[in-house]
Amino acid sequence: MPLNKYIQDGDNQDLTNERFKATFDTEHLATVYHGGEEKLKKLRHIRNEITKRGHLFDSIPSAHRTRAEKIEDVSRKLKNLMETVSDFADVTDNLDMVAIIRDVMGVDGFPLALHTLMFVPTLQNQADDEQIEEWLMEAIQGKIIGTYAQTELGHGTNLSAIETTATFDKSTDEFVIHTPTTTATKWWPGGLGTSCTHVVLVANLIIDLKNYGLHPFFVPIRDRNTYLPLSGISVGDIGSKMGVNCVDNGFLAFVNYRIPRRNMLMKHSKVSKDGSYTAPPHPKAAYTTMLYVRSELILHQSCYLAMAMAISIRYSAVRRQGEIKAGTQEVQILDYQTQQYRLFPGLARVFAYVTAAATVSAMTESCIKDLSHGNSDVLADLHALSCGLKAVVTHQASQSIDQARQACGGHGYSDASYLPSLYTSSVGACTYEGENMVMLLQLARYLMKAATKKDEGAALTPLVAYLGGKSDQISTGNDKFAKLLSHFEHIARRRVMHAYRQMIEEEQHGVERDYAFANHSVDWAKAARAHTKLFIANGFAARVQTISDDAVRDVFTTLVELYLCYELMEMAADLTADGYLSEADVQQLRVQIYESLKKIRPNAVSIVDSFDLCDRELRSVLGRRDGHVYENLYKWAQLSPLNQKNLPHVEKYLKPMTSKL
Ligand SMILES: CC(C)(COP(=O)(O)OP(=O)(O)OC[C@H]1O[C@@H](n2cnc3c(N)ncnc32)[C@H](O)[C@@H]1OP(=O)(O)O)[C@@H](O)C(=O)NCCC(=O)NCCSC(=O)/C=C/CC(=O)O
Ligand SMILES: Cc1cc2nc3c(=O)[nH]c(=O)nc-3n(C[C@H](O)[C@H](O)[C@H](O)COP(=O)(O)OP(=O)(O)OC[C@H]3O[C@@H](n4cnc5c(N)ncnc54)[C@H](O)[C@@H]3O)c2cc1C
Repeated sequence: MPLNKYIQDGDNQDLTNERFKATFDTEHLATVYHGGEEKLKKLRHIRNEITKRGHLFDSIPSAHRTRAEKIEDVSRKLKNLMETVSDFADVTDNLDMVAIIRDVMGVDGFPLALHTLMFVPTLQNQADDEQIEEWLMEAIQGKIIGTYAQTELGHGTNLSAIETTATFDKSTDEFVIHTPTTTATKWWPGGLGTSCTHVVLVANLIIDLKNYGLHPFFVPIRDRNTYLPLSGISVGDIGSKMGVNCVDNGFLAFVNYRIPRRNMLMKHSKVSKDGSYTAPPHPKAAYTTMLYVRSELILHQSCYLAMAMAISIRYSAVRRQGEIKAGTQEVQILDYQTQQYRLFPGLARVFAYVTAAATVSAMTESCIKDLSHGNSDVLADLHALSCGLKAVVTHQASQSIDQARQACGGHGYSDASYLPSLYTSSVGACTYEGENMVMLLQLARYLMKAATKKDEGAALTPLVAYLGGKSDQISTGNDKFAKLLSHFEHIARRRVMHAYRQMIEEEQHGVERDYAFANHSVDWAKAARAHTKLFIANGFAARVQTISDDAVRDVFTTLVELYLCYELMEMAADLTADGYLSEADVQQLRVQIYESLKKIRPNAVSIVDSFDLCDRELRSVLGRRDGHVYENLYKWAQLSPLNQKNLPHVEKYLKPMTSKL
């Protein structure tokens, strides 16, 4: 085994021993995980450049600050970053930016998070050439700071009910933006609270009393010099949240506020001076930013999960607690099968999601390019796919991160572990960018149409072609993945067709389709989950064939096996229903899981080392590369502001209660 760069003199001995056990070269797995040598090299270059710039680091752990102090500190780092980032990274490359943001800002967000994630991409994809010329460069340079203002107090999911209006006034060639009711107040947009000078506003376009539906508008909201709200605008912060508290999510309301006609983003739809309207190439073309962000979220979630796994698995190698046989030495908690069962499926999911993220991101890029040429052929397919992935990945990633947190016992609950931040950031995405259940039902509507086609004997697109197949009993062939993947197909097909038949049966009793669908929406949501898991499983299994290094391929194969068996066991009831598999077959899957856990155990620490995350990025005392957890937990605690003398609560309230004087 070549020299392992993670092994250094003076490290915790248990962690060093783990690294000596690895059956593969971490460098080779890192190359696979990061999508090739070039990408890994670039990532390391970026990290080295950040290392040279001390002004980009946290000055004290964020957990020891108030919300206002946290926002001040990330803003300080942000300004420093904006000044130098283009010297060492390609700001248009998402992978570069995800790595930089994770390293410099951490996962609790920052005031320009939505500027980067939604405002700039919306200008890029929805503004026409002249508008791009006018606004994009200023936005990229941070001379204007924006967000994506769509959700209202009363309406988030149901976009059709959004109330804000942009009424065209031919006489002045302007739109009049108005918030007609309290429930129409924009609520939630990140950065809106205190930071934004502009927003992309999603509002109903009204021309000559006719409502043309939702359209995006480029709207200045604060004076760029004074930061005061412009006249006719009320704006502010909505207060603290469960997580991402370095983002100043805000509210925004308008009273007959005027913007020039050319401030409507006009790549897809247009309004001319005389009020004539040009429709977009697809009715939902204005929703492409959401489509884009949903696909980006898959990558973000895989990063959060990778960080949680690195922290929890390293700590589990350092932590000794209890004995397997009384009177013997305390064991590393990573030796407990229960600990492995808690952690290793999450580890496998990291690789599964990173694979899915690369696929969906490439599909989205190509779909947006097609749309800019007026071609919307794949939009509906991609919308359905990204809705399913968004829902399944955010849900499972946050579940696995919480398992990682619990697997660290008490120290996992401390902010010193960084696991609470990772969890709250991950779980927030179950709600934003489309509430997960609603996203599953979007995919379900697509599956319903596919099931109808199947019923009618019409051709099926590749993503749903499996609906047309028949479930085979387990084959006796040798190809393990093929057999396991056929189980996924079986479950997805069974769930889709079950929901479909239930719905049809109701229709036959005179219930309208929309109600029949709604009456079986739990089954439809289950069908959508199974379809998405099949998509992820197929992509993950196919990835193995692309790995040339034998030792890495062996490790990867075990991770795929664990992933497939674990996800199947989560749906075990579907496997035994209708006698598809016997109890003994299911028990065999369970045994395969335990075998995979055993195989992964000696490699676990080196697998997470291959994520190539440095201590600065992990921000976790538990996840330190050197394993020196306890002395650093002690140091971390010393920094708590509550360790000062003469604290007001003690002086004012406690001392008077306890004092004998
Ligand atoms: C639930 C949605 C999709 C319903 O859409 P709506 O327009 O309200 O209903 P309709 O009945 O008019 O349309 C449904 C119809 O449209 C198809 N469709 C929807 N979206 C797309 C799309 N992007 N591309 C192609 N097609 C699309 C859909 O499939 C239906 O087709 P049918 O043939 O079945 O009729 C919608 O309201 C929605 O997306 N809601 C979620 C709102 C949301 O995601 N908000 C995000 C706000 S920004 C944010 O959260 C930021 C977070 C911070 C961060 O990211 O860090
Ligand atoms: C941290 C955070 C950041 C955000 N950032 C932004 C931002 O930058 N810009 C922005 O515009 N918005 C933002 N949002 C808002 C976010 O997009 C919405 O909260 C999200 O889309 C969910 O909508 P909602 O809050 O209206 O939930 P609701 O739709 O009210 O959901 C409540 C419940 O109703 C159910 N439900 C709703 N509709 C249906 C249906 N049709 N069928 C079945 N069940 C249904 C849901 O499943 C859920 O259980 C942010 C939210 C959060 C939490």
